[in-house]
Amino acid sequence: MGSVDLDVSRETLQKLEAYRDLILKWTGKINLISKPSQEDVWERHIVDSAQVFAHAPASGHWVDLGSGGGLPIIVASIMSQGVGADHRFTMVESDQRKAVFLRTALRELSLEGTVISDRIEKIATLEADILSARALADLPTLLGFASVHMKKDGTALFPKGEGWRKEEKLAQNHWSYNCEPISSTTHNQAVVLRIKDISRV
Ligand SMILES: C[S@@+](CC[C@H](N)C(=O)[O-])C[C@H]1O[C@@H](n2cnc3c(N)ncnc32)[C@H](O)[C@@H]1O
Repeated sequence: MGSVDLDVSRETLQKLEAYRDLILKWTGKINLISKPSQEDVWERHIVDSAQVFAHAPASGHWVDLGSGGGLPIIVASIMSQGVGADHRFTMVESDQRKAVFLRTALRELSLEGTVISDRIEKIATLEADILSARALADLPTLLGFASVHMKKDGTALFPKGEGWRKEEKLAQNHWSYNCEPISSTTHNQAVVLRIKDISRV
């Protein structure tokens, strides 16, 4: 299952499948992914997250906000390990049970990463080179988080659903930034917004 969708080594594929199985095992207890999406967790979550990795710089400190069950950051970390890239991973998740899941996933999948189990608004700046957030907040809020936690020359990657143009319009009232919308390979009308040079208007 899934091998046709991703161009990765057999070892990386096996790790991604092990991660998928872990999500499915835990989600009954702590709701890591929605019930309807459990039917198609590979495409809706794993492949969807893998495309974020494909658009990221090849090295640097990667911070993921509101990581939940680790999407996209656990997928990114598996793929980074698979190609021997030089990333360091930090995930921020305020729900303590989900933070326990993230630490378990890192351990069971032999991945390196730091889990901060606190609210994004409360923690010291993380100085990210790469900042991701999936299904966390609207774009104006995400740009506010990025302005605190991302380096000036960093790259933000925000997967967004079909309402992304509306969010962009709102964001432009408060923020100046360069935004490249990259069409999603998994959802019609969805995009990964690759954003740089963020400053307040
Ligand atoms: C809808 S889930 C998305 C999880 C994951 N990124 C995904 O795509 O499946 C949002 C997650 O962000 C966490 N979260 C929401 N607000 C937060 C905050 N202010 N600080 C830290 N985590 C937060 C929630 O606990 C939740 O796990």
